[in-house]
Amino acid sequence: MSKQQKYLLAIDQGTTSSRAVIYNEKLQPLAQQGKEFKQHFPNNGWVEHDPEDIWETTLHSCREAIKEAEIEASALGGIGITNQRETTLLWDRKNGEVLHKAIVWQDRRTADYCQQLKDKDLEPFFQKRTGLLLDPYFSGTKLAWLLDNVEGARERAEDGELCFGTVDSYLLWRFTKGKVHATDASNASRTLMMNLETREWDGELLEKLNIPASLLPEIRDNTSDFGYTDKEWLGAEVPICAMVGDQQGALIGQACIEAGMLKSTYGTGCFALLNTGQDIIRSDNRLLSTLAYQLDGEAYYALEGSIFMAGAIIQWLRDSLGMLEEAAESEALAEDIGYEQSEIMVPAFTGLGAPYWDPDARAAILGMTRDTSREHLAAAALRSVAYQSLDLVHAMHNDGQKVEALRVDGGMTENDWFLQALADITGCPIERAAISEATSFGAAFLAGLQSGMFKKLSDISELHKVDKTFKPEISSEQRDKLRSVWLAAIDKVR
Ligand SMILES: Nc1ncnc2c1ncn2[C@@H]1O[C@H](COP(=O)(O)OP(=O)(O)O)[C@@H](O)[C@H]1O
Ligand SMILES: O=P(O)(O)OC[C@H](O)CO
Repeated sequence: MSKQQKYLLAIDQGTTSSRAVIYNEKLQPLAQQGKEFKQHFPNNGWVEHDPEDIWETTLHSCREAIKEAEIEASALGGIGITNQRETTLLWDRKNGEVLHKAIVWQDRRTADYCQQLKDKDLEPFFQKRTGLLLDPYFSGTKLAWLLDNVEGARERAEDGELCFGTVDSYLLWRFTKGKVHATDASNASRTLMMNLETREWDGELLEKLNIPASLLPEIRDNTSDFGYTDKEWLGAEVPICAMVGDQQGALIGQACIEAGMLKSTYGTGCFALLNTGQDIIRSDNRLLSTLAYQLDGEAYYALEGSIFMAGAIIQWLRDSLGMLEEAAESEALAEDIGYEQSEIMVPAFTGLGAPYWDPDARAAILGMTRDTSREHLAAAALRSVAYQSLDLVHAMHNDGQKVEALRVDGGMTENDWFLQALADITGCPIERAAISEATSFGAAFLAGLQSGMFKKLSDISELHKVDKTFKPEISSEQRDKLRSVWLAAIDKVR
């Protein structure tokens, strides 16, 4: 990296939008651009993205951010890519043509296939090898579905003509014009195909899922020389220095780099990751063991609780019920609704994630009366995210992990009322990060680590700042009472 190359570009390709942020050497954001794209729901429980939308919105955001920062792409010392995880793509190795829309992490189409594998008693095997469970959430069964349902795909895959990738790999392929087919260990750990201990593709897992190895990208460290963007895209060849799954990106962006530190990101879904250091902690409470980050070949792990609906519930109030113009209005609406409210929402719109893993559960609002108003529904919606977080904290406690505080980020954390409810209901102090984009902050930091702008992982601790802490204000008796009502509601939807 030359002296002139003093900026970093972080690309955050998320579920609902693609974003690009330019950072300076002190990791201060100089420019930020983003673009939403269409969600496709072609069937009950199916969610797809058009790969061209993923690419176009990403490229557009990068170009606009570079313009806004008033720099040339040649001044970029490196790019860090962070992305929605598990979302599955399949394309032609020669011409890059995609065979199908991307199957999104939220998509439930492989629920029956997962059940068939469970009926063969294979879940303990998958769990041991991958740290994951047999749920449609992960990429492996989505890829198997593509091979079985797209005409000719299996034959072409067996002939070595096709490439599989999660969004990181796909963007890398597009940016390098097909020169590099690689992924990073954090993204690979979400596929059901990577052995969590060796961090290599596992032949036995591939055999059980009937997936040809020739499809798979090379697995690398999170920081690596991933290749250069073709000049056509940004006007200069820029090195891609880091790739990381978005939740692992936020773990780094929140400086949770010591065992025992936890971050929880509230975007479309909510993902709580507890750093467990170099040990793989095996959950007895249906949490996931996953790769946190891999640097210089050394792996660090996390225990993860994944919730499928968080900010997406507020989107539902806004877009499907027309109850809000903007997500932010939910805060003023909920403001006067106390814990005596009788309404309780279980947001199992796409089944339930951790710790229930029930793809067939469906959402409900219980305890409504003639007095139930928009205000009550907004409060019940926001509190439902806090109750789901409480389930995760409990599961972590039961796995012997002490949760001292939650470092939070993501779109929903702009809502102070929600964060106070989160503190009350979980009983944990909630620390909101000063930068709302912890995900891209983490990706940019990793890119800076690879390009030499930063020296060591622990440099992130000095860069991370807390904006505000929310402390629990209700008694533990009241918390226990609220939890028992929540658990009764969960029982009703299962
Ligand atoms: N003030 C708010 N209160 C509650 N939810 C909000 C607020 N602002 C944004 N959200 C929710 O946060 C989500 C967007 O967060 P973001 O971190 O951008 O998500 P993603 O990375 O998954 O696309 C949306 O689902 C939106 O409904
Ligand atoms: O796009 P997000 O921020 O909702 O993140 C999605 C997760 O990576 C899914 O595992």
